[in-house]
Amino acid sequence: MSTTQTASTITSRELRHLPVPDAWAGIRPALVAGWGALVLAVVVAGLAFTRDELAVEIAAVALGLWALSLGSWLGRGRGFALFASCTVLCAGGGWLAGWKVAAVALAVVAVVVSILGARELARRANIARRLVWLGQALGPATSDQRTPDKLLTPKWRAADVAALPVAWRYPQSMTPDTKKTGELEALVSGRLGAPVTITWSPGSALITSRAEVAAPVAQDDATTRLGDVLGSMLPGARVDKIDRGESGRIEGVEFSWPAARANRIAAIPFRGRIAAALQTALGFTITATWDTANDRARIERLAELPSRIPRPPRNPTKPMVIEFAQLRGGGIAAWDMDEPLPHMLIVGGTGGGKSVLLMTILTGLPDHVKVTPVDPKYVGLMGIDAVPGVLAPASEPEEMIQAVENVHADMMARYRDLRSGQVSRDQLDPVVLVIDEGQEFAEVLNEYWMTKGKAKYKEENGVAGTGSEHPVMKSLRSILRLGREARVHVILATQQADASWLSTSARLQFSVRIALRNLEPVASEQVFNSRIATSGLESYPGRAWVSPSMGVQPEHAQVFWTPKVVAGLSPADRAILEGLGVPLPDAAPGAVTVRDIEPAELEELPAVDDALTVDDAPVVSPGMGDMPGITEPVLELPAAPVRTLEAEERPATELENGARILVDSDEGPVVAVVESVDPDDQDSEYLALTYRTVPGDELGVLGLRDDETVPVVRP
Ligand SMILES: Nc1ncnc2c1ncn2[C@@H]1O[C@H](COP(=O)(O)OP(=O)(O)OP(=O)(O)O)[C@@H](O)[C@H]1O
Repeated sequence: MSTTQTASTITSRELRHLPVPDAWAGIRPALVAGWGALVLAVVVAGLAFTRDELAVEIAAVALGLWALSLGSWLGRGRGFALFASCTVLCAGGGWLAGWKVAAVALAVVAVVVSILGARELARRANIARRLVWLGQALGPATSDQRTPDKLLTPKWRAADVAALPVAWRYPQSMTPDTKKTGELEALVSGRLGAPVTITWSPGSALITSRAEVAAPVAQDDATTRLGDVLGSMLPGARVDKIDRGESGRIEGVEFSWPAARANRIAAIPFRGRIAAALQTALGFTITATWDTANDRARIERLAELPSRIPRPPRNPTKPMVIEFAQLRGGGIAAWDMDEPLPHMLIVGGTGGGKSVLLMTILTGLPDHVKVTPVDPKYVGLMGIDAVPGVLAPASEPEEMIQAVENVHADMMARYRDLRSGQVSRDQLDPVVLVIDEGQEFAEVLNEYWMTKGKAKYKEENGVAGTGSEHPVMKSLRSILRLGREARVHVILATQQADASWLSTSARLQFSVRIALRNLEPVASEQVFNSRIATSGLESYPGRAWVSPSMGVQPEHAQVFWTPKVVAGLSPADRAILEGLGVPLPDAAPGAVTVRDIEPAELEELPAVDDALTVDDAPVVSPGMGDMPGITEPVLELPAAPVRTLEAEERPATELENGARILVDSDEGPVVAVVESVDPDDQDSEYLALTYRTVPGDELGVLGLRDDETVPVVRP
């Protein structure tokens, strides 16, 4: 269909004053009735001349009928009024003339035509109003904000419900903002009550019914199936494009939704649900990229990733690079302990594969690496000390404190040796502190500090302990900060890495970051500095989001499978541990386990080039108590949230922008500031409340009924 098609041309100015009865011109029943009445009037008038006594009356009827037909035919504003007058004249004149049957018949015809005409007239008036609105809506969609100068309605004469297609002409000099097409389509669809597509060509935009556009395109099964899935969750959404590989396999799908759905799609969990539904419909793993600014998204087939990959043997040429997972993109995720930030953060819930990941990493360490595990849950790291070099896990508060302090003391002793020049960095054996259930660790020890710890501290040091945080936390932060130069590394595993216990600055010390599940948006921002890790990861044990280095976007990975060191393992699992040189509890008598790197071989390895010298040691300041010469910049943990907030329920409709409300989060209610409260475009009974959380600065949208209340924080 082209814009040059024969069309009645109506300027936008004319549209605003569109004479409503113009509708008459296009109404077939009115035309038929009008012409029929005209013929009848001529016949009746002819008869009147042969019957003198009725001449006047009949002539009046004929005149009325003629006027009626003329009015109907010509329309143009006065047709309806003329028709009303003629109905009266027609019926009255016929009756007076004694042509009662004919008069009644004409009156019936007139009434029927009148009803039909009035209905059509109302419809046309409606269309006219819509077109005027269209003209106004399309204008601002162009970059120069001029109003459209012409609307062409090629089907103006056809009794088409939505009066489509409509072509809009605009000066060639105008550049339409095609990015707004989706938004515009949604607006126009809503206004016309039928889905439309807007196609731009130089100087004109063609608005066609979506059905018309879609009709010629063969709808394959996938398009229909995905369209149905999308449509059921996001009315108005459609599949725009399906990319197939050479074999015809679907590789990518693009889809879009009406701008009116932007509020819904802004909610990340909702996007996750859409992606999950599409993934189920497609039957393969996908990744979704959301272009919310343009109401579009693209999903792509992800490379296959096995659900179990046996841990490969260690790489003897790179003993400090611990390979632990296979990336979806094909590479291997590794923890390079010689990186500038040599620590690892693991976030994962119960059953996600944390213990297996720790096994994979610890069995990957060279023999001479001493590992100190801390496990406040007692059973989380049970049996891990079967791995060579790993100490028995500390679980009692006193043991955990001692374990961390030992590592800290070791680090400080190393600094002394480094400073005095007794050793160089590459002569030091790495030390690894593993803390499982980090948040639990912090809570248990802080509670211990408040109950028994302070008294013990006073007993031992002669001065009273202060604050609500156990001093061991300071030691831990010190290790995180200074560990690298002394080759002291931390692996911190936790269910949540939020700021209530792990400050941002402490979190910044971790180079490798792993999440063993999809995270909430706030958590994803905290762990990966991005919202990418919120959806798409399959929920198999060992599946992980892995960012192998600071600032690198996380990628899907499968953690290598390493079994726990227990008796009665399957041959395959035995082979993995044997390949790693881990002695098995039920190994045959006399069996010798050979670790694959000998210290002698290590000495031959190239020296680490960034060995610490006294000159490039960390910032030095005198007077650090027992550690003269080594400074410990203070790393603040945020104060524990002890303030109690009071809230009162207030109707959502009364909320003002800037109001402080409580919203739910994984970590319980958090304070958020209202950014806007708008009526829901789709459902007048609902409101869309946009807020931004105070901790985390997260944007969120709440869908609320307009009679719902919201907890508002009392000042
Ligand atoms: N990388 C992996 N590859 C294959 N299977 C795995 C992997 N990780 C975990 N699993 C499976 O999931 C189970 C639970 O894993 P794991 O014990 O590591 O979980 P967890 O997160 O430590 O849970 P919990 O905190 O309850 O101990 C394992 O016994 C194993 O069957």
